[in-house]
Amino acid sequence: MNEVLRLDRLEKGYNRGKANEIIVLRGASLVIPRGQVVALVAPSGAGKSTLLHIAGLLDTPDSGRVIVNGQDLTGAKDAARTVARREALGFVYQFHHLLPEFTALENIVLPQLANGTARKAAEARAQELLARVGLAARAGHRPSALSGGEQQRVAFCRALANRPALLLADEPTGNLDPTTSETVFSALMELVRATGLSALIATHNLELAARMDRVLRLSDGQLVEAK
Ligand SMILES: Nc1ncnc2c1ncn2[C@@H]1O[C@H](COP(=O)(O)OP(=O)(O)OP(=O)(O)O)[C@@H](O)[C@H]1O
Repeated sequence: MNEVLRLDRLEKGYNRGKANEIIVLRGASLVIPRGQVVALVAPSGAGKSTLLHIAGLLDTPDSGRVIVNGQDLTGAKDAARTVARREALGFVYQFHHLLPEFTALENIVLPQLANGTARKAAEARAQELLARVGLAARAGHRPSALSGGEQQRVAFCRALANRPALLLADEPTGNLDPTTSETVFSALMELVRATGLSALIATHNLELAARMDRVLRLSDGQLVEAK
């Protein structure tokens, strides 16, 4: 399977049929081949989060199709969506959402245990990922003992722990100052390249967007190539 994500003519609105109806997606389509890193840029309110939630199987479109890693999940039941989400997708948000009472290592181990990986193998994988983002020495620290940039790098490791086919990221460096943002973005790109992962990364930062393989702009509810 050479495609990790296909979104086909997505339509999505809120408050349908009411006076305050808003139509966000109007035939948005995209195909992401394996290994490609795609930037999603759009003005605030244009529908980036809506699109990412649909691609991430957290929301459903009013019409159109969602195919993740070759599996058409458009009309799939919650259980099937949950399995596909756990096995095929990794998520990174603007805020790290690490579990505060667990160490960096444990935060990366837990999703692997939930996916059936043995503890020893999960710990080895977590250590390897932490080393890749320069945090080997911080494995035993809780999130509160890490800087914002370090927390976000741990969140990347967690997102990649189960070897997803596709990483979905919503403003992954949006909370960080420009210098930290640059370091953290570089760490993310290195991780993504080293693992051959595909990614769809929403960002307001056009400089970062230009460093990805492809830039898509969300405009009038449709996705258009910007680079
Ligand atoms: N549950 C909802 N009910 C009603 N309107 C919604 C809902 N969710 C989003 N919207 C509206 O849909 C539009 C798109 O929202 P969305 O969050 O996808 O935008 P965005 O591009 O991610 O914005 P930002 O960059 O500011 O996060 C906005 O006008 C928003 O107010």
